[in-house]
Amino acid sequence: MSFVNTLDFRHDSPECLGVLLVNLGTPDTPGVPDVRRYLAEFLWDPRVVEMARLPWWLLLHGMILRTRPARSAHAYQSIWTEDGSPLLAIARRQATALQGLLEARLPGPVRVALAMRYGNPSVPAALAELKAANARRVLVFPLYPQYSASTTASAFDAVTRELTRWRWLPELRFINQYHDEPGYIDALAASIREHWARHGEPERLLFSFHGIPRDYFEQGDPYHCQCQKTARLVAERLGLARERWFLSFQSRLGRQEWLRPYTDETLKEWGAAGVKSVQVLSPGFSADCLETLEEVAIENSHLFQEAGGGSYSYIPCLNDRPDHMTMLADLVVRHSGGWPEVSGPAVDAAGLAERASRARTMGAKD
Ligand SMILES: C=CC1=C(C)c2cc3[nH]c(cc4nc(cc5[nH]c(cc1n2)c(C)c5CCC(=O)O)C(CCC(=O)O)=C4C)c(C)c3C=C
Ligand SMILES: [Fe+2]
Ligand SMILES: [Fe+2]
Repeated sequence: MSFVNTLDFRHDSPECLGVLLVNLGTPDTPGVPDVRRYLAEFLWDPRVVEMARLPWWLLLHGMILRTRPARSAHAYQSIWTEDGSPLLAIARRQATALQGLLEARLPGPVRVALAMRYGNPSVPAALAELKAANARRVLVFPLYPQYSASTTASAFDAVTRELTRWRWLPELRFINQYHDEPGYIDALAASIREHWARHGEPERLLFSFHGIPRDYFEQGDPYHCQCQKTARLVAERLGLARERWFLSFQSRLGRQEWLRPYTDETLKEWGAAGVKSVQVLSPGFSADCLETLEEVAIENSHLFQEAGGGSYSYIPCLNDRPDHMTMLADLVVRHSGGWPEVSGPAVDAAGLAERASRARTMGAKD
């Protein structure tokens, strides 16, 4: 076993608080090979697909990775921007904004690093960035408002897996969820009101969350309950009558049962029933991505209108809106309190000199 060398922690410079933002990830380019590589990593995660490994490997490599990458690549091409994947471009803006807000609010040095659970920038690369900044305390912050084992726990797995290779671990904290944070609910309500100011109020407002297999919910994943609570709190904040808002789950994959009702089926039914106007938001995503920009904003609008529905509009994710960024900074500030005062560098100069001389006499490298 060889561990990552931690001698390059800058013992003589001030320690800083590291904030590791983690979002899902995205392919490097919208080309088929990169999309295949990304899907292979994503769909092999046992937190995402809990099937027994051998049959799943055969299905994944024998079928899914032969067909899905071309279809997904086509979808990615339709939303790709000059700055690359929307999810990554927005996450970079979020990280920069958060760095500025935290520098203004925290008493000591802070470094925000961005990681993608699958693809790049990787979790190991972001942790290395924090190590180089002398972050002896790290707050892991998965950007998923609602906890799910398939996303939040997987982000934590990736961090701890990398840390199994480190000799000298930082102190660690982990934000688990923020589905009912007042600042998050307020920002969602404000984004909806702003949309209404431009487009008017719809007959129906649909909260569409990414689905998970129903089986995960039955085994205790709190995701379903947290989605319900987020939607209810936002509707209450808006003073919206119960019969005007709905909740559904999107982006299912494969043949098994996922959380219901399904977004696509709901919109087709509403179209066929002659619903005149619908607005959809996806509050489970902290940044717009393939699942919102292509699936909800484009694909689902066609389903609704081809079935006979009226007007359809998509309310964007919170992305780097100032109220969203302030709310994320508030959470970090709260989670950064209560750590004991740091009394000085983790290793003092005398300790370092002694280790260097011992290493010379013992011939050790690390
Ligand atoms: C197959 C199982 C999947 C589970 C379970 C799942 C849960 C889950 N995912 C998100 C957030 C995102 N998913 C995104 C894309 C995406 N998701 C799956 C599959 C599962 N997700 C696939 C195969 C894909 C790739 C795209 C495709 O081929 O359809 C994205 C967008 C990434 C991007 O690059 O823009 C996000 C974000 C959540 C929140 C969640 C469970 C709660
Ligand atoms: Fe997903
Ligand atoms: Fe999708």
